[in-house]
Formats: sequence, structure tokens, C-alpha cells
Amino acid sequence: MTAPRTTTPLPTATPLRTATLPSLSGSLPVPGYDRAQVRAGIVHLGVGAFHRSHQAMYVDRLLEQGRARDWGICGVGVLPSDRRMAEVMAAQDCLYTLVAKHADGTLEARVVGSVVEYLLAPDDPEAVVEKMAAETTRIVSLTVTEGGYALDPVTGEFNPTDPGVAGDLEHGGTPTTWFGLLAAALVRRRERGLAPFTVVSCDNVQHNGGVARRSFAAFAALRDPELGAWVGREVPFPNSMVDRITPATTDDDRAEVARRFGVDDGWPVVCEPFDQWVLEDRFPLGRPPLEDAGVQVVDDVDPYERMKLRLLNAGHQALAYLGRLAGHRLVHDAAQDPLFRAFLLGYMEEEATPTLLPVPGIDLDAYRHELIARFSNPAVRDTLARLAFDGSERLTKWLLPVVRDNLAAGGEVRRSAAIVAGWARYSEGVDEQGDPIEIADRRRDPLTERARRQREEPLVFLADRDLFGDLVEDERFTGHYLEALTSLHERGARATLEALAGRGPVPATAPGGTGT
Ligand SMILES: NC(=O)c1ccc[n+]([C@@H]2O[C@H](COP(=O)([O-])OP(=O)(O)OC[C@H]3O[C@@H](n4cnc5c(N)ncnc54)[C@H](O)[C@@H]3O)[C@@H](O)[C@H]2O)c1
Ligand SMILES: O=P(O)(O)OC[C@@H](O)[C@@H](O)[C@H](O)[C@H](O)CO
Repeated sequence: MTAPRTTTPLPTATPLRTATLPSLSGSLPVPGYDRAQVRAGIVHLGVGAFHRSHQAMYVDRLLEQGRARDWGICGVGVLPSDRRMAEVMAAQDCLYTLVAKHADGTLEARVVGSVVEYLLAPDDPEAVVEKMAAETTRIVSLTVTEGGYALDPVTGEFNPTDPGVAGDLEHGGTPTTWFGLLAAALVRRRERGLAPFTVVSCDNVQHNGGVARRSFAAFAALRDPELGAWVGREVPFPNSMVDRITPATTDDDRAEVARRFGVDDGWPVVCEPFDQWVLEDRFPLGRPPLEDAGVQVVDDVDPYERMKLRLLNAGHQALAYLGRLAGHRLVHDAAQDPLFRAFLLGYMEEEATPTLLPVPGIDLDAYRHELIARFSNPAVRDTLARLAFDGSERLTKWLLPVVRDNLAAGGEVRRSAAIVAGWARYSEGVDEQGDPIEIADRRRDPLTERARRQREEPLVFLADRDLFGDLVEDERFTGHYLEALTSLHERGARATLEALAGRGPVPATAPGGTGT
């Protein structure tokens, strides 16, 4: 999460504060409700761009309807890198500008007021624990990223040696991770005879609620087996599918907000107009009437999240690496490129869709085409670099399940293999023009080390069993993978996609070798 760097107030713009809302209301909608009357019933851990464009926006909609006054949000920054957010939230009474950008350049903006408090855990972990332990807190929600669940990428089980949890497991004492903070709060609630809050993961993880429960219960059990069993039994973790493309805020966004709306906002949020939240209804302590704000409250989220993760998020992976290799930097440029558009549609139609479950009320053909249109929105200016961030946590969780299902069912894997080969080629850290690629991945060093050996040992990247399990032993997959990797090395990304589309030469042979 990178904060916009400009700190100088823009001359014609009004600083965003409770006191300035009346003067700002002439240029954009501001909260019409009395924020002083709103109490925090939700504590959210990991207040980044997405929480502010999505969950906080739905709660703001309800507050605007005069509802949900007990369901305001207390935001929490868990990591030391959240300090800048804490400063902006403190300076702006937690207010911020949300700007949805339509493809035709139209902007829809409003000041969101649903976040009513913000705490920075590294400064005051006790305040965070106490907030979650308070009777008024009935929901704790999370956006801690895919890598935040301390999961082994192959087994999907909790990994107690993950650097994200190891500290809290080894030292006990003052919690520094979301695992430790949540555990301390739940222990305190149990001591006070209070029922546990509901934990809602809003990360792009399949079965995010179940995964969060398994991983957190395993953490708790290592601290105290009895606590682990109680968590597994008593703490509700509903699943949810969340969707709204929300790039990181840039200086240009901040300047545009000042210019167009006269607001000097230290950290506005820009996003696409589309939003979707499909939520499993398991909230023993109650929840806000989110269905009245446009949330789909359902019994089974699985078909929706599978659709979204395998089409949208894996689709993003399809663009991220091959698009960058072909010279694109922005998502809409890649999505508007006919070659990439055809590749993406081919992946979605022939490889991802056959692995989906029937999705109630959704026309999958329309959904796929809507995705292409959303990716092509030039106003959003999402970057391929954002999509490529921590690929080892993303590609493995979204694309590899598609591959495994298709291999088991005899389905198509050509394009998926090319996406993985694209990631392997990208991980060499040099693009097709010879310029460096900055690899932002927690596993960067082992990834690049293997990728740089692959011209001599073509399967060495795929042979990383910590990421790919035994995929390297599947000859059908490795055949397509080697074909794509050879083509990427010899002819580049564009020619590789042309060959996949049947419009160019396919190498007659591919080199062998299984690597180590
Ligand atoms: N941005 C989107 O388009 C989008 C859409 C749908 C879902 N999401 C989900 O939201 C997540 C966050 O996206 P964002 O755009 O808000 O990113 P961001 O970089 O703006 O914010 C990420 C937040 O998560 C916190 N965080 C990261 N790792 C953590 C950890 N281990 N423990 C505690 N906090 C941690 C950061 O401190 C920060 O507050 C994504 O990883 C994804 O799962 C994002
Ligand atoms: O946010 P991440 O890092 O999980 O994934 C990158 C993108 O695929 C993702 O943010 C999408 O834009 C989002 O899931 C759309 O709802």
C-alpha cells in the first residue's frame, strides 16, 4: 500500500474535515447523517484501498438511508506500514473521498463517513484488543491479503513458520499480528462471558471464511489447544465473494480530486463503478441490513467466489505477466489489445468456465464479456504491476485450481500453461526490450534464482514443489508449458499468443529436462 506522496495542500482545495463538510457539499455529496451518532459495531483489520471502496461504501449507503447507526466501522492498521493511513485518518476525522470512474470519463464521487474511528495496532495494541473485546463489537472483518493467512501454498494448511505469525507464536506477550490481536480479544470476551464476534474475511481467497477459520484455529490451538477447539466450535466465519477493481491511489488521483471537487484529501480512493458482495448469512450476533445496500446475502457463496476468482482474478494473472512482457504497463491497454482480449476470452471460455459450478442468476457469457469491458476501462488506470504483486500467493491460489481440475477431467490447459510460463519468463526480471522488471513478491529471490536457470533447465521453475506440488510430473501440462516457455524465449509474448490462437508458428519440438 503506497500513500500518494504529495503533501503540499492544493491552493484552491478545502481540507477534508467534519467542520468543512458543509462547504464541500456544494461540489460533491457528503454524509447527510450525523456521524457523532454512529457507533462502531464493526472492527476492520487492514484498511487499504479496497476496504474503503467496498465494505465501508456499503455501510455508508445504509447510514445515508438512516439505518445501521450501530454498525459504523473502527478501522485498524495492523502493520507498521499503516502509519501514513493512521495520520491521514486522524487529520481527516476518518473521512475520505471515493471516486468511481466510468469508461467515458464520467466521475461519481462522494465523501464516505462510515469509518468513525481508526487505531494503529503497533502504537496501541491494547486499544485494538479492547475494542474487539467490547460488547458493542459484533463483527470483525479482514482484508489482510492472500498472503496474510499464513497458508502453505500447496497443502493450503496453516504454516506456523510463516514470518507473518511466527513472532506471535514464539513470543506470546503483546500481539503484533492479526492472529495475535484476534486471539487476545476472543480470550478476553470469553473471560467476560461475551459471545464471540463474527469474523468476515473480505480477501480474494477461495472459501475465505473457512480458510480464515482453519488457519486462525490452528494458530489458537498452538497457543492453547482448548482455545483452538473453542474457536473451531464457536466463532462464526462466513464466506464472502468481494468484487470492485480498486487500484492504488496515485498523486494524480489526489490532484484530480482537488481540481474537480475542490477537496484536499490526503488519501482518496479511486475505483471502477462496478461493485459486488456476495455474503453467507451466518451472523449470530446480528449484522447490518446489507441487502438493502446492494449486497447479495446467500446460503452458499461457493459458486460465486469460484466464478470470480477463476474468471476475474485468474484472468488478471493472464494479463499481468504476458502483458508486461509484451510491453504493456496498464491493464486497460492489455485488455484492449485484440490479441490479449482473444487470449483472455479463450482462457475464460475453454479452461476456467468448464471448472465452475452453476451460478444462480448469472449468465456466464455476459459475465465474461462484462469482465473484458471492466478490464478495458481506461479511466481506472489499473496497473499490471499491481496484479503481478505477490504472484506466488495469487497465481497459485486462483489459476492452479483451474489447472488441476482440468487435468483431472481431461480438460484444456494450453492457455493456463502459457500463463504459468509467462510468470516463469517474467520472473527472470528482464523484459523483452532488455529492461529490468521489478519483481514484487515475498518469494522473489527463489523465484528469480530458478527462473534464471530455466534456459538450461527448462522445467526448473515448475519443479518448485513448494509452489506447484507435483504439477511438474504431469506430462500433458509440461508439454504445453515447455512449448510456451520456448516460444516466449525465442519469439516473445505476442508471437506466443498468436501461436496459441492458431495464427503463428508453433515450435516443432520443446526441450526436455525436469530440473530440480
Ligand atoms: N484492490 C482490489 O481491487 C481488491 C478487490 C477485491 C478484493 N481485494 C482484497 O483486498 C486485499 C487488499 O487490497 P487493497 O487494495 O486494500 O490493498 P492495499 O495495499 O491498499 O491495503 C492492504 C491492507 O492490508 C494490510 N495488510 C497486508 N498484509 C497484512 C497482514 N499480514 N496482516 C495485517 N494486515 C495486512 C495492509 O497493512 C493494508 O492496510 C487484497 O489482497 C484482496 O484480497 C482487493
Ligand atoms: O487484490 P489482489 O492483490 O488480491 O489481486 C489483484 C486483483 O486481481 C484484484 O485486486 C482485483 O482487482 C479484484 O479482486 C477485483 O475485485
